[in-house]
Amino acid sequence: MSEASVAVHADADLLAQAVAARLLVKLLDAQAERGQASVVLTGGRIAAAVYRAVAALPARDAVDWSRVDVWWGDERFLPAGDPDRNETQARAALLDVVPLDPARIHPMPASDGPAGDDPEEAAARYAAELAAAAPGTAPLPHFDVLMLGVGEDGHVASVFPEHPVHYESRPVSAVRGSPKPPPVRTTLTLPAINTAEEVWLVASGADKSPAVGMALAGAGSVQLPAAGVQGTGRTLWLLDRAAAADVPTRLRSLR
Ligand SMILES: O=C(O)[C@H](O)[C@@H](O)[C@H](O)[C@H](O)COP(=O)(O)O
Repeated sequence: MSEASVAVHADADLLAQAVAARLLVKLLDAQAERGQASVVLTGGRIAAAVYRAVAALPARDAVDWSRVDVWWGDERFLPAGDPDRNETQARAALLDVVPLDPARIHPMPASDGPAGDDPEEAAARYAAELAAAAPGTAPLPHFDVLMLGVGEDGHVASVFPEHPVHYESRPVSAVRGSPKPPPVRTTLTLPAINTAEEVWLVASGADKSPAVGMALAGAGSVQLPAAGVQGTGRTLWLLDRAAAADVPTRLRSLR
């Protein structure tokens, strides 16, 4: 279990640049330590800004991208190439720009793929792909860093408050009736997210501040998925000032 740290940046732009720089350092450290690195991506506006910022950093070339595994924490269950898929967004912003090994890019299944239009089947296939990359009989590979956005309602990945997926214990779940469109999704569940070495919750904007404040104060721990997230080594909240407005000053450990 890890204590959460909070870093506050002036605005969304600087936040994205700071997270991008951190991500490069984390990937470099993991490669120095383990010979390879793995990152779990998410969707949303701030995540896309981070991916663009990584692509724009000259230091990106210091990473050996051919030894980086890319996984997704959640996906909108749509046809391949749909602009609303998290995969499409990440590919356009970063994955198509850096020299990754295509075999190490692990998108969640699309609704027109071999899994067909059944999100439960898609979730089962992704669970199998994760297990195949895991050591021994473990269900999940090592994740060096797992990035999350935060919803106004405190959701992370596609784990929504008061939705059955919030209480799901299998590593990967289908989600129907998502309050955030599109309604059908697949997601890593909280127990799977919490196996990552580092979990980064990235949030920008005033509309996020109540959920962020509640999650960090522990007040919303039962209702808010964001409050139930922690990395095995580190849990890091990366915020802009507007999203941090309700975070008690004593918790702002990093700047
Ligand atoms: O696919 C998605 O929609 C997500 O993975 C979701 O969890 C997202 O990260 C948050 O809703 C924050 O999104 P914004 O940064 O756009 O507010």
